Amino acid sequence: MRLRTEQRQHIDTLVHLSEGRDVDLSGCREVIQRSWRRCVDEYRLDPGRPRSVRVLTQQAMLDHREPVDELLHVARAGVDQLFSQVARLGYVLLLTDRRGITVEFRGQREQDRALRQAGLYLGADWDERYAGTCAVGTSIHDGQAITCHQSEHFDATHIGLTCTAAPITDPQGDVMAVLDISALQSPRSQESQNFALSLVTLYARMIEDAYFLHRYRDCLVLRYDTAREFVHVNGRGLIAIEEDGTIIAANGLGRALIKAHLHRWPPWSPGRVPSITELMDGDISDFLGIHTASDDQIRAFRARASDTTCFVTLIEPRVRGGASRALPASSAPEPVPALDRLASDDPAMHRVLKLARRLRQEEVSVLITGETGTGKEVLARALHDTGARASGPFVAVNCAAIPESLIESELFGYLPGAFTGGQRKGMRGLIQQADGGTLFLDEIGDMPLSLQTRLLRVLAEREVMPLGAEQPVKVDIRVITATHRDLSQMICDGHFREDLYYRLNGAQLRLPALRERADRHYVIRSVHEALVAERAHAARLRADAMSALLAYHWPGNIRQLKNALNFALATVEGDEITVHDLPEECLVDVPRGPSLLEQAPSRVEDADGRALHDLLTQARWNISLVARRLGVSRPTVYRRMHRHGLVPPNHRH
Ligand SMILES: Nc1ncnc2c1ncn2[C@@H]1O[C@H](COP(=O)(O)OP(=O)(O)OP(=O)(O)O)[C@@H](O)[C@H]1O
Repeated sequence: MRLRTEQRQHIDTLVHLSEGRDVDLSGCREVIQRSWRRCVDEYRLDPGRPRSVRVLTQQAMLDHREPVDELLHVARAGVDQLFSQVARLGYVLLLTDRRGITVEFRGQREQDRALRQAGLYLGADWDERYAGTCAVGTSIHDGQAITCHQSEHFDATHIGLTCTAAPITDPQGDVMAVLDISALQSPRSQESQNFALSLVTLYARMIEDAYFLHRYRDCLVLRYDTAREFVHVNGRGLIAIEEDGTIIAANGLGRALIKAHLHRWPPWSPGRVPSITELMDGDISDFLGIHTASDDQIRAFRARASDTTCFVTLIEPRVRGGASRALPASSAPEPVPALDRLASDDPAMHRVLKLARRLRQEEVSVLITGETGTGKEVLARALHDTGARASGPFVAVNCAAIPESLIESELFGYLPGAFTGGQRKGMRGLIQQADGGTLFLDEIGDMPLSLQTRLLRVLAEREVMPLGAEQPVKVDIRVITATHRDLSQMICDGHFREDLYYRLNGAQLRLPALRERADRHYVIRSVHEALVAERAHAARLRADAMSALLAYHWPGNIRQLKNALNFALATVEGDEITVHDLPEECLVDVPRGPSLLEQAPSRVEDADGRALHDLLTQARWNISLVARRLGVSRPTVYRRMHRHGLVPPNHRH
């Protein structure tokens, strides 16, 4: 009852704030005020309409979990330790990815229902853009630890909770995950959570450092502290170096020291990082010889920038020569797991990924080409996830899947009453929804000419004009597009604007078809492993099945492979997938090339058309079956058939 009254008062305060009325916020902390304003002004959250908690499906949660799997593995001991300390005080523990999706959870079983309702659950979405001011979302936005206590939450649904979160950053200083402890009940005063804040901050740093040591386990790492007694137990500074003193990476404290150094002695070339002997007063042999210098294997050095003494110890690499670099100024490619795992040893994919690594931090528009199902969207998402806009939204739009009459309103949005049939309140278009992040336009070749002109304007002016609006709205988006069509040909035919093409094609990444890839074995294995991870029942791939999969020519590429393996996993009875468990189409050794085309009376000009034709003939022109195999809708298959001039035999008069 008390909560209801409080919720009403809370809602009133925020509604007044959103209406621009005078509200007394004197008791409200700055950091919370700023977030409330973001919720109202930027995310357009309506405080008068509390939102139910959003919990992702198991599959969607696993998709978020995958990129932080390695971190979760390293963090597990720390997570368990922290939980064992706070559980008896009524706290639960959440670990979210950098978007605020809960990917690890520890809580009391007996409170399961109440916790789920409160969003303290695996898969719960604590993104500030959706959940409003909250510890996880706000700490991601601000990049610092924060307590969000009771009515400091924006959404009235959450004002019973107290939550304290600290970001976990990677060696570049970017938020990688967030550690949070939350309780359903707590004392009134926000100060009661100060201890929770210190504890979570401490554990977040320990996890960060454990991840650093794990990631640079093959390098020389200097561990230092200003107290000699603490170096071995809790040396707070970590710097990974090469044997010549080049700095490869540093943790938060190390980066702060480098920053202070660069502030005092600015680099003469962009991105240049000082060597360890510039940072600290000593020869490289002094650092490499620390172990023999004293009984406790610690040696004192002066940090030049701060003029303080650092007590340093040296952690030897587990394996020599495998240094992985994190700071610039290095020539070896930096590991980018989200991109690296897309291929093994295929030369075409190597070229694509090498370029993708360079492009990911740039604002340049990228056009991804390749047959259907080759992973264009997967690559676009990896570019987004590993780039500077990773904390912003990734909005994917399939231009072929939206009916032509709706593309305009979906993309550009509209004001109330802009057209009959629209929502009463109007709608924020997908372009605006991508603000601060990436807009991925799949099947860009299917965009009608009239809209191409409007899109060009968005790209040139960086503003969007919703239907019915008089004033354009500024948008900050990076655009990635994809197509399996030949846009140059479409330009010649007058179906695609040349100026738009040049805007979109800042760089082009061409994904090879699965049948062309030298690393097919790796792709099959990784798709199989990913599917097995989603199921309770695992079945391994027997050699005969693998060899059939390797031999098949995959007109639907990785999507078709995924569907085939899904089928096999769903229908297999034992714990082994044999060749007999695969869908029939994978066993047909269809001849490739001109002979097949000669049989086809239809006009099939490009590789994609040929691939679709193959698939249609194998499926005996059963469109539903082809749609299922390609993972697209029937209308999409018909549209593609129409585009390639493919006509079913019984329709050829
Ligand atoms: N490297 C990969 N590992 C595992 N699964 C993948 C990989 N690449 C693509 N997939 C899967 O294959 C399917 C098709 O991928 P995606 O949608 O990215 O292809 P696309 O080229 O964009 O297709 P379309 O032509 O329909 O636009 C998806 O289910 C995706 O998860």
